[in-house]
Amino acid sequence: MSHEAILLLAHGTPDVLGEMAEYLSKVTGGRQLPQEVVEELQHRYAQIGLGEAPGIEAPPLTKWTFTQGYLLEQALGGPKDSAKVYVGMRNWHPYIADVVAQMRADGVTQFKAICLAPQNSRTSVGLYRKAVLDAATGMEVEFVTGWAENPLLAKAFAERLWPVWAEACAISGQRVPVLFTAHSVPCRTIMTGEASIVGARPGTPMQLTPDPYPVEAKRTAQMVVDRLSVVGMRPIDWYFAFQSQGVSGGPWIGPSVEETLKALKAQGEVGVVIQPVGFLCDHVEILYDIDIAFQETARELDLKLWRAESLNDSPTLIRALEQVVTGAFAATVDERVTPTA
Ligand SMILES: C=CC1=C(C)c2cc3[nH]c(cc4nc(cc5[nH]c(cc1n2)c(C)c5CCC(=O)O)C(CCC(=O)O)=C4C)c(C)c3C=C
Ligand SMILES: [Fe+2]
Ligand SMILES: [Fe+2]
Repeated sequence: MSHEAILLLAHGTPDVLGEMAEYLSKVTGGRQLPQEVVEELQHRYAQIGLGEAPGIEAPPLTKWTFTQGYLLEQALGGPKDSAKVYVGMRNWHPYIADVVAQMRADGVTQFKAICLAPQNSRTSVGLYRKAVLDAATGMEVEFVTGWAENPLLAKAFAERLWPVWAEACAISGQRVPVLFTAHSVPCRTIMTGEASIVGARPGTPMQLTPDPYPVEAKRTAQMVVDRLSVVGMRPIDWYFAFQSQGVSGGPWIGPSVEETLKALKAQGEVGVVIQPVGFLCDHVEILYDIDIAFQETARELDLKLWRAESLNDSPTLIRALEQVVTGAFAATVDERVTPTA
């Protein structure tokens, strides 16, 4: 299938603090969160630079997502028919529905949609998919559901991990472990959930399936480790934790970063390098949760904590995305669909 356009999908973030309540209602699908949660998130976003009025620069998630879209479009040969890259957000402007409407107005009839969240979960990728299919009535859509095992994605993460790990080991005078992380999800998400059977006829009963997300996230981490041994690094000690457990919906999956840091301290480690492998650019879960909150936890434990730089404008990440677009990497792809109203 040749594609007239590419649609990159991302989370979205408010531009100013006063938009927080409306933004959160998008994130939760309309469910109102308590005022103290809204205020706590305003406090966190304020600490990563969001203000009462728009800043000179867009918030990091917006800035980097559009940068990635621009770089991918350049890599594909510029904004020609077969290479135009659009960016749509699920929870804030530019909303996926508005961007798909713009694509339609531009004459696009078929496109490939790729989430800037490589590991498939029904709480992230599943919601992006619904937003796209709801908006794309009559258009032909190829939806990429996962690209967690793309070797260039692993290489991009390894390139960011290697320098900070080497520095951490040099400063500590010993080999420090690496703690890979991905965003947590509610326990009920991974245990059961309704997923349609790929290729099923309309009316076929739904199937209860576990969410692939925790396995895919750990697979990405394993591939980063494998990649480092390819470049001659001796095996590293590594661990995996789920970060940023949410404020609602019962228990969320772990182990949490906080408890893992405690366990690492208890086994005698003096430091640790964190690398989040579920996020492709800077945003609040990195700049606040890791750089401020986990740093504080580590300080209290007398543990030194380093973080690998985010992928942001990594040329290797852009090559990975290019492979997903062209099919050079066989991503997990939904059947091609033409949604009807
Ligand atoms: C794989 C799952 C998820 C990814 C990846 C993810 C990324 C992500 N999330 C935010 C900001 C927020 N997320 C919030 C809630 C929330 N997030 C997920 C899952 C993933 N998020 C779930 C299941 C939920 C709960 C939704 C609900 O209905 O309650 C919130 C709200 C406050 C909270 O609960 O923490 C925010 C804010 C960003 C910025 C991000 C990556 C770019
Ligand atoms: Fe989230
Ligand atoms: Fe979150």
